[in-house]
Amino acid sequence: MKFNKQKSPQAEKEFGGTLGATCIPVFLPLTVLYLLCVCRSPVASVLQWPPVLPPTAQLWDPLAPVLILGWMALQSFFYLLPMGKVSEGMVLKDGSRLKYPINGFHALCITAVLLTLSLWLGMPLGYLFELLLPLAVCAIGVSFLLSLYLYISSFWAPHHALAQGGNTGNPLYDFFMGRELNPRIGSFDLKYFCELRPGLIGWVVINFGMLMKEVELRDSASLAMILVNGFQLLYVADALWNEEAVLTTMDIVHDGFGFMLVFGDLAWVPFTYSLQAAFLVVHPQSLSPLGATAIVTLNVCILHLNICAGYYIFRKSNSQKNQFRRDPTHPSVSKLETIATATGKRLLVSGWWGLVRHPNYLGDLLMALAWSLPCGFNHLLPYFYVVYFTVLLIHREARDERHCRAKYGLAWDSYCRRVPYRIFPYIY
Ligand SMILES: NC(=O)C1=CN([C@@H]2O[C@H](COP(=O)(O)OP(=O)(O)OC[C@H]3O[C@@H](n4cnc5c(N)ncnc54)[C@H](OP(=O)(O)O)[C@@H]3O)[C@@H](O)[C@H]2O)C=CC1
Ligand SMILES: CC(C)CCC[C@@H](C)[C@H]1CC=C2C3=C(CC[C@@]21C)[C@@]1(C)CC[C@H](O)C(C)(C)[C@@H]1CC3
Repeated sequence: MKFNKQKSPQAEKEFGGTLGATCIPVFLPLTVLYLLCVCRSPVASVLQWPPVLPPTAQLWDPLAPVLILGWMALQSFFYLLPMGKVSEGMVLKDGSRLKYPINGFHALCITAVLLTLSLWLGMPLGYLFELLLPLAVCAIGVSFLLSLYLYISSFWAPHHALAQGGNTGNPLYDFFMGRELNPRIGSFDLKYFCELRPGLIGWVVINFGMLMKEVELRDSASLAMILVNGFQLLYVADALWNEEAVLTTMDIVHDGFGFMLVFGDLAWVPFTYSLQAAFLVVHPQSLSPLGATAIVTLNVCILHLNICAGYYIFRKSNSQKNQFRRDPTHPSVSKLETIATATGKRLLVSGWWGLVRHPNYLGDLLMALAWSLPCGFNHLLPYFYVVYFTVLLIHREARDERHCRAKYGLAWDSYCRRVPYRIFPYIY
C-alpha cells in the first residue's frame, strides 16, 4: 500500500484547534492522576490548596504494566473468539461495509466467571485500590503509544479510509483527533474494540475491586457501594448487550481514532468513571437511623430515577435511532414521522427524536446524577462525573449539530424548527 499524505478540506478545527490538541493530552492525564489522589485523601476536596500530590513511589508498581497488558491481551482474545453474531457497520465512503463481531456481552460474562474463580482462589481483588495510581499511569502510557502507532500507520491507509476531521496536515491536531476512521489489524477493529471492551469492562472490575476493599476494611459492603456498583454494572452490561447500536454512534461513524478516543476509552473511562466507588472506600457514608431511613427512601427514588426514567429514555432513544438507521421499514419505526434530506437519508421528527434533538443525552445525564447521589452531599468529588458529563454532552451536541447541518443543510434547519430543544425539554 502506498504512503498517503493527502489532506481533507477542513472547515473548522474542533476542541480548541491546535492549542486544544496540544494542551488536552497534557492536562487530562494529569487530571486523572490528580482526581485519584484527591479521592483517597482524607479531605477529598478538589479545591484543596496546595493540591494533593502523590509521592513518586506511589505512581509506579511493576505489577501494573503486567496487569494492563495482560488485561488488553485477555480482552483481545475474547474479541477474537468465534462467539455471537457478526454485524455490518454503516456504509463507508467507498460504498463498502465493515463486519464487526457482536460478542461483548459474552466477554463480560466470561470476565465475571474468571473474577468469581479468582475470588474463590483467594486472590486479593481489594488490592486494586492500592494499585489505582500505577495502573492509571500505565493506561496513560499505553494510550500515548497506541495513538502514536495509529497516527503513523494512518499514512499507509487509502484516502477514502481517513476521517473527515482528523487529516488537516497539522501533526498535533491530527494525532489528537485521529486520521483514520476505522483502523484495523487484519479483521481486528481497534476503535470498536477499545470503545467497548478493555476500558468499559475494566471500569466495572475496578468498581468490584473497590467493593472488595471495603469488605476487607469494614467486613461488609455498604449500601452506597452496592448501589454505585449495581447502577454502573447495569450501564456497562446494557452497552455490551446492545453492542450493535454503537455502530451508529458518532464515535464509530464520524470520528477518527486518535488520542482523544484512545485515551478516553483506555484511561479516562476506567479511572475517572470509577471515582465514586474509590471515594466510598475512604469516605464511608455513616448513617444515623434517621439518616439511614432518608438515604433508603432517597435510594428508592434514585432507583426509580435511574431505571425508570434515565435508563428508559437512554435505551429507548438509542435503540430507536439505531433501528431506524439500519432498517427504516422495520415495524417499530416505520410509522414514525420523518423528513427527507438531500442525502437520501431521513431524519426522525417524532417518537423520542421529536421530544428533543438528543433524547439519549437526556437519559444518560439523569443516570449520571443517580450514580452520585448515594455518595451523599458532603463532597464535590463524587459529583465530578455529573459536571464533566454535562460539559461533555453539551459540547458533543454542538459538534454533532455542526456535522448534521453540514450534512443535511436545509432539512436540518427544518428539524430544528420542528424540535427546538436540544437536550432538556423547554430549557435547553
Ligand atoms: N458515558 C459516556 O461517557 C458517554 C456516553 N455517550 C452516549 O452515547 C450515546 C451515543 O451518543 P453520540 O454518539 O454522541 O450521538 P448519537 O448516537 O445521538 O448520534 C448522533 C447521530 O445520530 C443521527 N441523528 C441525529 N438526529 C437524528 C434524527 N432526528 N433522526 C435520525 N438520526 C439522527 C446523526 O447521524 P446520521 O444522520 O449520520 O446517522 C447524528 O450525527 C448517547 O446515549 C450518549 O449519551 C456519549 C458520550 C460519552
Ligand atoms: C477525554 C476526552 C476529552 C473525551 C473522551 C470521551 C470518551 C470518554 C467518550 C466518547 C464517547 C464515549 C462513549 C461511551 C464511553 C465514553 C466515550 C468513549 C459509551 C461506550 C458508554 C456506554 C454507552 O452505552 C455507549 C452508548 C455505548 C457509549 C458510546 C460513546
